[in-house]
Amino acid sequence: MNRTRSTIDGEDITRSVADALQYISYYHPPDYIRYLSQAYAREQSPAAKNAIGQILLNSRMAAFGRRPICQDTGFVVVFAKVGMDARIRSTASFADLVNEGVRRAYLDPDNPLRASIVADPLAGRVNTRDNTPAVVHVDLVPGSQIELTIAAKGGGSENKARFTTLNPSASVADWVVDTVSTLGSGWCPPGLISVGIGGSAEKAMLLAKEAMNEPIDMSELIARGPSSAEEALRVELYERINALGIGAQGLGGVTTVVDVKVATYPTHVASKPVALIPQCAANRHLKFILDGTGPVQLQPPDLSEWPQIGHGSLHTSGVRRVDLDALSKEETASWRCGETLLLSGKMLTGRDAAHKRILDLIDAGKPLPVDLRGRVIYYVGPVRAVRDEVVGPAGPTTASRMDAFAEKILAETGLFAMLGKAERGPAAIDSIVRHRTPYLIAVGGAAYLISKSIKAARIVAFEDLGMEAIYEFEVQDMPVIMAVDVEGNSIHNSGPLEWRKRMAADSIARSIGV
Ligand SMILES: O=C(O)C[C@H](O)C(=O)O
Repeated sequence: MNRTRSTIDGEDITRSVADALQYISYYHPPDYIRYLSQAYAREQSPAAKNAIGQILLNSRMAAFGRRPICQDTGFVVVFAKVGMDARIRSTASFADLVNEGVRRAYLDPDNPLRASIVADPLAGRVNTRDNTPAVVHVDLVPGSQIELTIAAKGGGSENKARFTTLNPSASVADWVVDTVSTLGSGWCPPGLISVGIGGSAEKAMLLAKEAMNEPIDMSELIARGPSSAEEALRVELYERINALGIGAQGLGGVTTVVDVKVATYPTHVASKPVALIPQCAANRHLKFILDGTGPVQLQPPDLSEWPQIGHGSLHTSGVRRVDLDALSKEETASWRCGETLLLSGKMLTGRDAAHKRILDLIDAGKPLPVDLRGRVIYYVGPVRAVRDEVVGPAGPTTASRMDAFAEKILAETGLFAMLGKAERGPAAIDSIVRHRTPYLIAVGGAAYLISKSIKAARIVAFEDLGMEAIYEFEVQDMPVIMAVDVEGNSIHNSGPLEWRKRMAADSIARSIGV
């Protein structure tokens, strides 16, 4: 039998990985934009509609500006299907070829991406500074080509990955819906939920991780009707998850997922492993083939598919302007859950590592390098600035990771407000009430848009922490939503509850023909 063989240069793999990572840092997949635009048109919850509008506007700005969609430029996951008749010309390992591509992409001087990978995850947690290593999965398949799927997965959505082993008779749909209802919104919906069923524990996870990169096709599937148990499950999950009312950013609304993916594999007679991995609004991935004729050639997507949502249509009514340089406890106590605020003035930043250091200093009775009294702290790790930028994309990180520090920080520092993304846990809400220090949110997935409201930025402490250093930002009209007020009212409790009830009422009305 005549077999076609090909030789693929190692440099072509590296270059293609680098180019693909740059490309997906600023171009959303057009299918996601199409589905999100439909979700925007159909959204009835004003807060959720505004959040989707910000994500769409941000996406368009990132595509035109060729700057990252999100400050979390992700960790790199590669699925490689390597043809058994392909020869790779290189002395480096396949993983090293990929890692060199990651290094080049993340250190690209024109569009540097944020390095988010830490070595020694258990103890030192030292940033590797070039976002290596990638997580690489290789399959040997018939043929002479290499098919590469490159993804840059956000940390917040990955943190919400879940796994279980169900009894064979148990309902996968019930477990998935129950689990999604407990995830909160740190995974930045609207996005996708991907489910792997079967195989072994690790296989189920891989099924879910790989399936989320498949094209979004839920409307087509619903229109033609499911033709397999997997497709029927996808439609059921899509409907039931959206009926939870979580909505964009957990604000309450009709679209939580734009698609649900399901992949299966044979498993042991005694087992039903099930993995669930959410994909956030920064849905970044690209699939291409190398056949020995050179690196991948990527063409920009047709940007006319990106809706033109003007700034003006986002914050139309009922906004409250806040001067951060003249804040008082009386004023912050008057902010009400669900209100939109436009912040102007100076704020500090700080996320996981800075909080840990602040707490260590407090515990050791040492002075803090910066006075938090009367200030607002923004949980963010920005991308490095280029050209005339003040700061790179700078969207919020998941606030619940700071919950463990909240009581002591609020009790000891005199902070006036916190700003992050997604819900706070019950203990943090107790601290908010006790210390009358409210919590605000910005839209996760609107990082480039948000960075445009930052007019000055300077590092004021912990410079060695890189993007986790404490900055002082000067902002102008930065749009935020009051998420937990000093009475303990939380938009992440009331919003989804309201929309769940409204949708249930609507479906009852529909079923009785009203
Ligand atoms: O690391 C970040 O900037 C954000 C993170 O992906 C998160 O969603 O919490």
